[in-house]
Amino acid sequence: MIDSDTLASRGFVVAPGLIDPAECRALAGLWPEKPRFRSHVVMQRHGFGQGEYQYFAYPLPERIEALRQALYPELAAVANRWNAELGVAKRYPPTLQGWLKQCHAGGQKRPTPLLLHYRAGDYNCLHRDLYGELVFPLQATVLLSDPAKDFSGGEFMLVEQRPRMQSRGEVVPLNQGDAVIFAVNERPVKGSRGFYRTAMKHGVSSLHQGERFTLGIIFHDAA
Ligand SMILES: O=C(O)CCC(=O)C(=O)O
Ligand SMILES: [Fe+2]
Repeated sequence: MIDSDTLASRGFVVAPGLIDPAECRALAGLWPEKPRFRSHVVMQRHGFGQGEYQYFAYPLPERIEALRQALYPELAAVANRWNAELGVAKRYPPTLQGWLKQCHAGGQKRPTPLLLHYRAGDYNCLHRDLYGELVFPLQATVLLSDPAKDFSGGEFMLVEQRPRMQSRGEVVPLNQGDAVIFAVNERPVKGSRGFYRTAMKHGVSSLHQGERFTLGIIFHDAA
């Protein structure tokens, strides 16, 4: 399902067509169903950008629960490879259930999958999705809208800060249903004397027109 080697070596990868267009529309269509969500954030109130998002409540919609469970094992393998490269002892359990048990025992119990909604002029500032001490180092964002029909602008962006070097930016082009899988916070990069850490942030450039929905799948729960 995922090109793990590309993900491990570049810090991000696109999984094309992870969700089909009808399902994308159905997931975006959950936006007005208030009881499905535990909280609603207006980004401009917090200086996060402009636009809105909502965190799903448990139990997650079936499709999202299934996707979170299905993606986790491959990503945990990459996360464990990264920790080995960085000389970090922590290893992530092989299943999402095992990992969430650790989160919940550590007081991080609130679900983090979210639906984001942008209109013309909206944007998402470069950020990291950290919600406590416990961090799963990879996350996925699925583009639910169709850039050929629904909106223009609104590009998914990644910026990597390398130690003592200038930041490098990447725009990740996505079609409807594509997922971008990327480092939440940090990742190892191979240098001449072993691996070093770089810091990653992600965001979305301004929407020029239309409406854009995305689904964010984060694997650590929130405090
Ligand atoms: O809307 C996007 O493409 C970015 C969403 C985001 O920040 C996330 O999924 O964590
Ligand atoms: Fe995010």
